[in-house]
Amino acid sequence: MGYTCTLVYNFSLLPSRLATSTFQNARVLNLEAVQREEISRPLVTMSQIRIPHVLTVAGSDSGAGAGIQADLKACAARGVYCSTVITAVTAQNTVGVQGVNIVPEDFVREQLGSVLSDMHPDVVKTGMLPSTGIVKILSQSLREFPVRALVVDPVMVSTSGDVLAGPSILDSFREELLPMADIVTPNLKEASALLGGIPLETVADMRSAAKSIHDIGARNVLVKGGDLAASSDAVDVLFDGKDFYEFRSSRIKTRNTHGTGCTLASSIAAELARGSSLFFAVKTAKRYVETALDYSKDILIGNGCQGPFDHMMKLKNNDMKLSGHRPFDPNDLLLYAVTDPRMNKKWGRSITDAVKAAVEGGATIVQLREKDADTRDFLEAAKSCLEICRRHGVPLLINDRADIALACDADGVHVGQSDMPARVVRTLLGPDKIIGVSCKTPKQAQVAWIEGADYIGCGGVYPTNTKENNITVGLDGLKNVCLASKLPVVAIGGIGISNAQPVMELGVPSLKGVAVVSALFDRESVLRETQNLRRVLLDSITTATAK
Ligand SMILES: Cc1ncc(COP(=O)(O)OP(=O)(O)O)c(N)n1
Ligand SMILES: Cc1ncsc1CCOP(=O)(O)O
Ligand SMILES: [Mg+2]
Repeated sequence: MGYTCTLVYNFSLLPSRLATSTFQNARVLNLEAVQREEISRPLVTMSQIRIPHVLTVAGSDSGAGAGIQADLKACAARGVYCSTVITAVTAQNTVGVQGVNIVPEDFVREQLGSVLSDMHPDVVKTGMLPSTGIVKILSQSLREFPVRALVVDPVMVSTSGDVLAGPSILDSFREELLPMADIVTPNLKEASALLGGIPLETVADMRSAAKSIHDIGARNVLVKGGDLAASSDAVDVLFDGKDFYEFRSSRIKTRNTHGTGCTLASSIAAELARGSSLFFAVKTAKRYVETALDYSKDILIGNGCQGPFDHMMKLKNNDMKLSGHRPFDPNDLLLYAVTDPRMNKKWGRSITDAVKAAVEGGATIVQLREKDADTRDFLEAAKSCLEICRRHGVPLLINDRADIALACDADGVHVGQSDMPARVVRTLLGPDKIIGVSCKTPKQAQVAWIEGADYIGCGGVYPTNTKENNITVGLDGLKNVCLASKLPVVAIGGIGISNAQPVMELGVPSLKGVAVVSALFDRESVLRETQNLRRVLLDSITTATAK
């Protein structure tokens, strides 16, 4: 006879999205089974949540900068469970690899069977595969227990230059693994080795290498150009079989780069396990690695020339999931409400009333721009506004003040050209927060992209009294920035119901919306003005798509 026990669950403690998935995944305890197994468990009510799961098949690094240890830390930092199949044990430190002990093939098979048959990982990520036998066993196991995605990091040589898998492995990579891979992430040397040793010296070479490796069978190829001598930026090239994407970032000057390849691949695997699209997974993983490198650039572990970095930083990205945070969606920029304390005072409303009316009227993102507020008052106001915005699923950003954003766990920060640089804000806030940068020129837009911003605010489009001495760029200046920008753009400055339409109908895909202050807040009814402006914006989108 089976018994069931009632699930008691305090849903009010959870954001609605999480509460729903918890409920869908909840299973009722089978007390009989518990008794039969003679397991003494407290009779507590229980809910079960399936969390994203990556299995890494890789080698152990005793120095814990790379390999299995890096994969575990990267997945933990990204909020994803990580199981491990160890293919080799290396004696390794910041100087180099002192020894390698390959795990017997049968025992690799046994580990794979144990994890795959029981724990059903979402994604498998491979690192050091030291023999053709192990590659074959892995591909057999994956055929027996298919997973949602396979990420192949074709590790051959360690960062110190020590060989981890010899050239004999190349055929089995090409024949067995790449045709099963959803993405393969070679660096320049590995890409060259996979293609018979051709030289790769330019971004154009990387593109053609990505295409050739795609032809071997991998569905997506990310050729990492960190070692590209000809480029001052770090450039990676992604090819999805149709389009090429270039990811550029400025090089971070640090010795602590040991394990970046393993970490990038396992972070991509973690994002895929979380359900992201491949492009978003690569973008997010790259940002995570860059942020961790920047954060760790001065830490000192070991005496060798290649140190590890701190995967966990002091990030709180898991807290963000619990607090209902969702990834930035460029369409959030459609109707961007920016608060103004003078206008609120003039109309006798509190900042919370102003924000509430704006989000109820349909604002899609809010920025608190409280230039002269006391820090303590600003923080309290930000916390209250954040509660309102979270209830409506609307992101809340803070103008200028990364400290306030950190203290209240806001969704991001907007900075201008003379504020804290976006790269520094990114290091402080971590990879998941939203960062906007004001740009008046294509050059500034390029820098914002390299520094890790999420969007650009461009203006003043029209003259405005809200910001003193602000240069007006006009519709032409806005268009130039939008055409040059890899990031989504929101237009700002003097925009309201009467002139939003020509902005929205500029016909540049990167332009996603308008940011407004006085057209919403220097009015009697914020709610009504927001509703009206939203209607105008939606109408102009419809007109633009019909054209
Ligand atoms: C969305 C958006 N775009 C631009 C700005 C202006 O920011 P900044 O140049 O830093 O000027 P201040 O707002 O700080 O005076 C913005 N706030 N929001
Ligand atoms: C903050 C800012 N940055 C450029 S213009 C501007 C002010 C926009 O205010 P308004 O919408 O009232 O013109
Ligand atoms: Mg500013």
